[in-house]
Amino acid sequence: MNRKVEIFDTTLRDGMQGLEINYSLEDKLEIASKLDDLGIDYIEGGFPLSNDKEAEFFRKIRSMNLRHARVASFGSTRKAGGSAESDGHIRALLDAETSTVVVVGKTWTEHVTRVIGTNLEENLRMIDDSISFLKKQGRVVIFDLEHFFDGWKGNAEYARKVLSAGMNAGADVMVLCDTNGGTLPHEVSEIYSTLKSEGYQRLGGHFHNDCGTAVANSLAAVNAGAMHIQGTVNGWGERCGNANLCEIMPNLTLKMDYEANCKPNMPHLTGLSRFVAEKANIIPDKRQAFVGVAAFSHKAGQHADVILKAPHLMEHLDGKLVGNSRQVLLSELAGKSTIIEKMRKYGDFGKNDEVVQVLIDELKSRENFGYEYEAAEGSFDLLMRKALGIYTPLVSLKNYHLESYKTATAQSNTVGRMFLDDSGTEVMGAAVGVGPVETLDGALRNALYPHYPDLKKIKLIDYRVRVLNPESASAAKVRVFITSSDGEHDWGTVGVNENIVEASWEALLDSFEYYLNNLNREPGE
Ligand SMILES: CC(=O)SCCNC(=O)CCNC(=O)[C@H](O)C(C)(C)COP(=O)(O)OP(=O)(O)OC[C@H]1O[C@@H](n2cnc3c(N)ncnc32)[C@H](O)[C@@H]1OP(=O)(O)O
Ligand SMILES: CC(=O)C(=O)O
Repeated sequence: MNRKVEIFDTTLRDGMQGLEINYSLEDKLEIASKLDDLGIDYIEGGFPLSNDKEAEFFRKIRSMNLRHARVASFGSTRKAGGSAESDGHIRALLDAETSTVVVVGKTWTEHVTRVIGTNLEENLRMIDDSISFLKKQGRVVIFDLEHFFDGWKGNAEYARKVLSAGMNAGADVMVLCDTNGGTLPHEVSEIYSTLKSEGYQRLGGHFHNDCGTAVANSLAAVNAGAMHIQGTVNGWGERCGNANLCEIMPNLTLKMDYEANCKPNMPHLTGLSRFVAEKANIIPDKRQAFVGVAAFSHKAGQHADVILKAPHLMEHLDGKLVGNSRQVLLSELAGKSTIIEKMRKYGDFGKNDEVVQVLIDELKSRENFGYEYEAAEGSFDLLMRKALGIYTPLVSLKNYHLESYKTATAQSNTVGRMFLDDSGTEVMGAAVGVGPVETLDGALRNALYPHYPDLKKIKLIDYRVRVLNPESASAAKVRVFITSSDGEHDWGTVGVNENIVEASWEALLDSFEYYLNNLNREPGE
């Protein structure tokens, strides 16, 4: 069995120092609860001296009965020339009433002289006083050595003295911080190995991502002896962010075989990532390793072929282990394996089946024309039904007529009506909407609701238009994507035409047909 590593989450402290990241007090409490569920060892809840919301978090979290995680409050060493007992930072840490406190201290000599404006000896006393005092108050003390790596490069002897000051004062973990994110993995390996060989123990790591190497640095630190690693969910934090725990945790536990308390809960990792994104009001990064929707999505035909034969030959890890799922994407780069995968719901087909050839030809020719089926599987489902001879049209259009009008004082409106043939019976629908697409949708629903009341459940939740050949100016071809939902499932459909209304009509009708077909009710029943 490999060594055990402590996971320290700073989503709620350093994470909040990131661009556009703001969590309300309620968000912070809910995120803390999810981090606890995942088996995170430490949750750094904030900087209690900073503002009331931060201090209030520590009051509220006390009644939450976390099952596993220790909550930590964060602050600086005491001020130069003062005493720990009377220092505001130290007082705020005690008032937070957390069993664990994090004290950040300076390691880089220039920071000591130019930023906190004191001498090197006094900085060591500030570290010693602050940590010793907090230890005497019965706290677990985590010592963050700010700018450790730059400090080491500038004056390794002084960096060693800072480390020793923390260790001798009784700090439980000495966290080497790459505060400006400028350190590279080979330097991390070298420095931790040197420190280990000199007998320094209880080392941790805190890396920022300014060189895009925060995760690699964290793994290198653990590999070279660190027993505690810090990061944030989704890697969001100051400037380019912190080391991403959604990458560190699965790498450590599932690929490097380290032990960590979060290990059994890795199947909840994708859920945690998306939960925090929701709270941050940030669209999750689709391409994020392990937890992004693209992480186990296969587009190239040859890759889909491997997935069909033996998924482990294509994927570095089974996505289910981190709560993610596999997708095979439709596109002009697909091969027959992709089609076979999509046709599974209709039976087992092979590469020699004619219908598979028909569909791959159809897919490629339509993608060439301007359709895109990757996000429009509803429309592709109808193509499969047509190829299999099990498609019945919902209705056929006789005509639609739309008229937009605007007066000098009122906003524009569109009135419309349409005539449809529903199994030999003429049906008519009419509507007024702000624009032509809303009116088309309204008139279609007006015509169909009496016979297909289930359609009332469908809501259009997204509508996107892309101009395909902008050089043709207003005569350009457009592609319309519609995403629809019945509250339980979402599906996408596509239409392409020189006329945006016609492209929208195609995507709209596909959406309704897909829904009725997939409720297992044939149109007209
Ligand atoms: C590497 C990190 O991420 S450290 C965490 C950084 N996080 C934050 O700064 C977020 C919360 N911060 C705040 O709310 C405010 O900055 C406060 C309340 C902490 C301080 O506010 P102010 O007193 O107005 O000071 P200001 O922010 O302008 O400057 C920072 C002060 O901390 C001092 N300081 C910085 N690091 C240390 C340290 N390790 N030990 C002691 N003092 C320190 C600086 O010398 C400066 O003091 P000065 O005003 O006497 O020159
Ligand atoms: C402590 C910390 O957040 C840093 O050094 O980046």
